[in-house]
Amino acid sequence: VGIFNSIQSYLSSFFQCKPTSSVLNIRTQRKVSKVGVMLIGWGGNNGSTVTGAILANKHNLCWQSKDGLKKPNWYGSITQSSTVRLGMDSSGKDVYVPMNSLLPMVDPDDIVLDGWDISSVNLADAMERSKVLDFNLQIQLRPYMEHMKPRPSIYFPEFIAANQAGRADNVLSGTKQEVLDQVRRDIRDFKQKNSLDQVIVLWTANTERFSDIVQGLNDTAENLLESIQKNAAEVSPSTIFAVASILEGCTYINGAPQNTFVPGAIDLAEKKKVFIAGDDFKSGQTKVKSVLVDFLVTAGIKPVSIVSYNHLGNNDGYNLSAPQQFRSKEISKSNVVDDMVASNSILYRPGEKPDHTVVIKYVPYVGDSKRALDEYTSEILLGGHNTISMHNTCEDSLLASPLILDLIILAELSSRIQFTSPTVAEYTYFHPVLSILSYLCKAPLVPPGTPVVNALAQQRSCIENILRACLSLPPENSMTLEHKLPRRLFQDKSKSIDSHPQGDKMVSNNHDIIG
Ligand SMILES: NC(=O)c1ccc[n+]([C@@H]2O[C@H](COP(=O)([O-])OP(=O)(O)OC[C@H]3O[C@@H](n4cnc5c(N)ncnc54)[C@H](O)[C@@H]3O)[C@@H](O)[C@H]2O)c1
Ligand SMILES: O=P([O-])([O-])O[C@@H]1[C@@H](O)[C@H](O)[C@@H](O)[C@H](O)[C@@H]1O
Repeated sequence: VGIFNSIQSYLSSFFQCKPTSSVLNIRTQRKVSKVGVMLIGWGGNNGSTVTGAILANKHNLCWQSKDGLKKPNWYGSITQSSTVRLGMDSSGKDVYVPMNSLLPMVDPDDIVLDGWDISSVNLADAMERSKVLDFNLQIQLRPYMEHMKPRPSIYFPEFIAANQAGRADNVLSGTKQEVLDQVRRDIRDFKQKNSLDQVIVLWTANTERFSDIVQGLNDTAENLLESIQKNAAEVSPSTIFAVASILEGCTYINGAPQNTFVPGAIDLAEKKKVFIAGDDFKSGQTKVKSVLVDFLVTAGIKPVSIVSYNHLGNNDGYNLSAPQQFRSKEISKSNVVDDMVASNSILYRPGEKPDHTVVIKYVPYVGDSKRALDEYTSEILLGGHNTISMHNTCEDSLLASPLILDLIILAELSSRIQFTSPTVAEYTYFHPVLSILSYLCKAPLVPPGTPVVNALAQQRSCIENILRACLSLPPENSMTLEHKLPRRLFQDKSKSIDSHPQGDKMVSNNHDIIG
């Protein structure tokens, strides 16, 4: 107790405040919602691939490849293909369970899909156009997908690359208010026809340029709604979709890097108590960056130069070959190291950052198979340097599609979790800005005034520990003191240690010792 008090007084002096603790009661509605998902950009590489993945798993479609028979899976999804340490069994052996076994979650097979695209191509032809999935799988998917037609969408040419104009044969006409109202009707139509409990709207359409943030235009909910009524030019398609979703009470997730969530959109989500989340799926090169920089900095090694180059040949890469759209992506791919760098004032002076360059090139021939080359140069002991180079090739859409599934599943789960405390009697949901989804995003959107966390391990730990808290399990802290201290320290009071011949034994996996 003496040590604890001295630590507390140190912390109080250091932080100029007294450490506090809060007691939260958490309840989770067990009944899983019947979820419909409306993808904006449904006919794109990601949209058609995640649709194919859901159908292949739902119908257990297997296919012959040059490597033999392939079976559907959800590799890359943390809810479907990762495990969580639950605790230790009586022999001291760690027990791991599938993440989706911790709490009731949406079954991917039950997800109902719909969406919009400025391209009228049906989903089977869109899948073929994307050139992502094995053709033998495409053949089996075609009957399920050829009847899926994207709804006409909102298209303002100035927000995406001019080279996308050739796709735009499926667009809504009218003022910004009129297309907003049409999108709201689409959402209600989809929800009603499928008897859905909730609809989640997710942007997997092309990257837009950033919108200017202008006082009086999009700085508050009221001004944003008025700007749409006035048909103001600086309101983007993605922001109109976000406003429509929020007004319909639907969670809206942004899988691209543009600043869809202008302050007015965040204000509206807070006022309507509707979840929003984003930005920009964290799928490959940036995901690795948020691991490697965390490892280096927490190891006391100082990254001083980070160069991230990639080339790809899909339509996303084509859109990103335009300067303004590239700039949106450059921002989300660059800011991911800021929190980790700022966390270590021993290595970095205030404001000091590594040199950081992001390059994206469009090379049609490679299609969706993105080639990423990274170089990390760090300062190490006594003037030494360490340079880590890596090459990473993958179908970009096969990395992004499982993330889309996890965003949907975790957003739906979050809508069933509520909190009270001794001082707040009514059950309360998460803040409308759903930062628990940060693990899946390059540029995590967080409640105003709260810190951005990009380090992947921390982001994953956040999800795991919140799920554990819903089960009244303590957070994982990796101390594993039970493996480091004599077992007698862990015996419950009713069993006097003297009666145990191995009282001083360590807890171990050795089955003749009960941990
Ligand atoms: N690994 C990844 O694939 C990855 C990772 C992070 C972010 N992203 C982002 O996800 C988005 C989609 O990636 P993709 O590879 O599927 O791109 P894509 O170009 O294949 O698909 C985008 C689709 O959006 C459609 N579209 C464009 N503007 C639209 C609008 N206003 N309304 C409706 N549809 C519209 C296009 O017609 C196209 O079908 C991009 O913004 C990309 O930057 C992708
Ligand atoms: O792999 P990652 O950095 O997480 O994300 C990808 C980028 O590397 C790529 O340049 C871009 O075209 C994709 O849309 C995606 O953003």
